Amino acid sequence: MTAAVTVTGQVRIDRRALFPPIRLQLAPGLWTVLLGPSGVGKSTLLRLIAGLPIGGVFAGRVENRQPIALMAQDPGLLPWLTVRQNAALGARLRGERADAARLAAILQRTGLSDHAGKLPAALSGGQRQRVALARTLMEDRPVVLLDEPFAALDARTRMAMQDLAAGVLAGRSVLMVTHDPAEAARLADRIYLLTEEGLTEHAVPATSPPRQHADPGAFACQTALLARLIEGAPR
Ligand SMILES: Nc1ncnc2c1ncn2[C@@H]1O[C@H](COP(=O)(O)OP(=O)(O)OP(=O)(O)O)[C@@H](O)[C@H]1O
Repeated sequence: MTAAVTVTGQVRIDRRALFPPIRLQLAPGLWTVLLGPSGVGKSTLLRLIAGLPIGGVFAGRVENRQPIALMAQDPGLLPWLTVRQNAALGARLRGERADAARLAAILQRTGLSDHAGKLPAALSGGQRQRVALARTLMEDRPVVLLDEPFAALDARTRMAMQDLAAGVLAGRSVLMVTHDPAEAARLADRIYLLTEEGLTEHAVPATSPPRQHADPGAFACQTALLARLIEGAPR
């Protein structure tokens, strides 16, 4: 199976390597989830794949680049645009008219229909994150990069958004960065840990995502991941 995207190489910041040379492959049509300590370079990897500038020097290559949608850590909403306009920003920037039916459906599924006319300043942090997710879902791209997309959400909304994203992005090649082992265990087809020692793969549950939070395999995976993250070193 040809990978949707492959990143091979290394990033240096101020001449210091963030991590040893790695090879990260995104499985086509599946969810790849990346975890690792703060500052190790996870967002930098997403930016590399998206073709955006990074804070350091990349020695390597990104193969099979395809049209990509990126949901960055910062929701990046334009404060003078309404929720509806922010969600449809991609089309607006391309000088196109957003698909009104699709926009309405995505606002409804992200629980934003009642807030569609509000400005970002009138929203909670979690609602802003949902607008950013809606904007990402509006972009109909084969590769989707999500940088801690559900971090500011309460437990119930987080689970609903995870299920929504899994449904709407089914068949896309997704790379999601998260600090939450439970989220990784629920959503991942592949799990990788990035540390200062490099990239290692972690076993996923036998069931298909999205998994129930009480799925025994997902729970075991979550516990094992947490142990590895606390340990800080690949086994
Ligand atoms: N524009 C920049 N200029 C200089 N250094 C940068 C820049 N962007 C990131 N860095 C540095 O690169 C390193 C990796 O940052 P990155 O944001 O990729 O980490 P991360 O693993 O995503 O962290 P977190 O989990 O905290 O989001 C950090 O040491 C950070 O300070």
